[in-house]
Amino acid sequence: SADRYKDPSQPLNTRIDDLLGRMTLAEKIGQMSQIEREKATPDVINKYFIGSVLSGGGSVPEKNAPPEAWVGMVNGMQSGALSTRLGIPMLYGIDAVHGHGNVYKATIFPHNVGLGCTRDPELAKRIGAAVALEVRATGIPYIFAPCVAVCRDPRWGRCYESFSEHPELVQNMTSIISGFQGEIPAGGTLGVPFMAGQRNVAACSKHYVGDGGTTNGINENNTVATFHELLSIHMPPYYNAVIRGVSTVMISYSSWNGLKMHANRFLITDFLKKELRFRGFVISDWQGLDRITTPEHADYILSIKLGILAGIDMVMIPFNYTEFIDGLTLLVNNGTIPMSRIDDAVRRILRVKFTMGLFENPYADPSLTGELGKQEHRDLAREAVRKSLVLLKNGKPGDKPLLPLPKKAYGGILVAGSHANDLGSQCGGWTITWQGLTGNNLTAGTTILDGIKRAVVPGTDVVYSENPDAGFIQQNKARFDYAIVVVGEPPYAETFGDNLNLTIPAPGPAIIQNVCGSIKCVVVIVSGRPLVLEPYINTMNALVAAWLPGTEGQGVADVLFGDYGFTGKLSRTWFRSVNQLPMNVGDARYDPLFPFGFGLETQPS
Ligand SMILES: OC[C@@H]1[C@@H](O)[C@H](O)[C@@H](O)c2nc(CNc3ccccc3)cn21
Repeated sequence: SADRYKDPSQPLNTRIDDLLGRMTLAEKIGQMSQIEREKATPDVINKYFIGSVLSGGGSVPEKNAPPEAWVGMVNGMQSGALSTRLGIPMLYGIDAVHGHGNVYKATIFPHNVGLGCTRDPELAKRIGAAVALEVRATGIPYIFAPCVAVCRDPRWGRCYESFSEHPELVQNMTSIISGFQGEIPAGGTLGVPFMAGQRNVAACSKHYVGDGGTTNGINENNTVATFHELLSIHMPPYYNAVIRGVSTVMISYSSWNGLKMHANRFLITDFLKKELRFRGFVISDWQGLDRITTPEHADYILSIKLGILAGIDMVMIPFNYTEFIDGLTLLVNNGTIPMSRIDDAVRRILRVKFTMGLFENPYADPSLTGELGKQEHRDLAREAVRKSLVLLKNGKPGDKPLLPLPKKAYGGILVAGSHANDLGSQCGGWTITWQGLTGNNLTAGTTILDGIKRAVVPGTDVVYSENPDAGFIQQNKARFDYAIVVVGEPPYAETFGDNLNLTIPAPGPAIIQNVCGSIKCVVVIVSGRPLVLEPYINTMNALVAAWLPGTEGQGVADVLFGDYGFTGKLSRTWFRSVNQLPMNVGDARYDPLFPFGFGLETQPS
């Protein structure tokens, strides 16, 4: 009979059973192997039956690669996969965690901490759909997003990747999955991998589970919690993700009560796969198997054994693929890992690949290249910026509100601070490179300063000085109508973002003191999380949390100058002092500078 697995009119399970029944062990283990782009030549993919390839943070075909170069690269790799005996298409994955961050001229949306402040799940869904189109513009059908961490300590370097400290808000924002993959239609089957069509992408809820609950926010560390605490704080977003048909779940580097998640059979197999009936595939994090042992890679055979038996289906190896393949082959041949475990893994991988139409559409749709960085998506991102900003102070006690700022300033406006004119810093980590970049040459976008200049009445004098000295301020303090001071954190990702003091990096505090001490000022904080503010807050006339807004900096000016009102509400508690941490809404001891849910409002002027 013709290969029934190739016939899309066949029932899904018939296709899976037919294909699985034809596969050798080498072909099965190949499907479980995900390798990094730089290792993934068509020959390697063909020879080892590689099932998946990824771009790690910053891993691009060439610097500032246009969508066509991405399409060419992905299609080339796909040819390697389709030329194998069974012609199983490979799945290319990438981190599109705030837009297609690795790709030059992609639209960069606010990071999740800001999206949580919008309280707008429908907006999140629209963003998901736009990101899916930009990812498809580059020929890629799978993303390692959304991160559904419930960040309980802002000292964690990845807190900005979390929608909120409150599990319910994170649950609500899982609507982004239905944007990425499409919405399961009425009457459709909930809780199984879903993808509406070839303008959508398969998603990945991460990092399972408890990544945001580690001690002191130390990345990849230990989450101490009872099972009920885990279920009530960190697990809820996975209920929603599974029901929405998320295609994959990525395992966390962290441990739960001292046991590495990558080796946790109870939570991966007994709970996620059996209790929650998750039917997609479980993927490791980057070298997640290696990091099961201390030191990492100390006993890779043990790592493979523990990870695969725990229920991991696909391994983000990503470099030493022969060591992984040989090790897993040995463990199956010596009976340590039963073929039934391998077959469960391959079944799940094939289910996702069949469901997303990868067999019928293995190659990129070249008609979508124009979706990258489309003005319509930038306008959506600008809307998200407006709705993500949180107004924390508007006028000193007894003063009239400072915001919305007048667009006409007779004496001119002083704009100060490094983050007013730094596209890279306003985007944050996972942008062009893994750690992100400072400066204005990394991609296409609008700085906050650009936005201010475009918002004011023509002829209004906007003077920018990154760090004005006391002399300049003294000479000009009577001149300026008001000042806008934009300071904050440099870009960072993962462990590089772990921070125990959470102070505004120098020279931010000095700029605030110097400028706001002499000129009526609004301070805009560009950061991945709440920072220490209490010592300076009385000097400020107004204060805005802008988080990491991305490329559409004009959204900041839109609300500063009243084209739109402020509506954002804090997705996280704004602490007074790091000595209080961890401190989350609902805690018995709760003495924040600004509470979860706080946000002043203004009317459009
Ligand atoms: O980029 C792939 C994954 C990502 O999806 C996970 O959220 C994140 O935990 C993650 N971390 C790495 C590690 N990246 C890395 C980059 C350069 C040197 C060493 C490690 C890769 N990934």
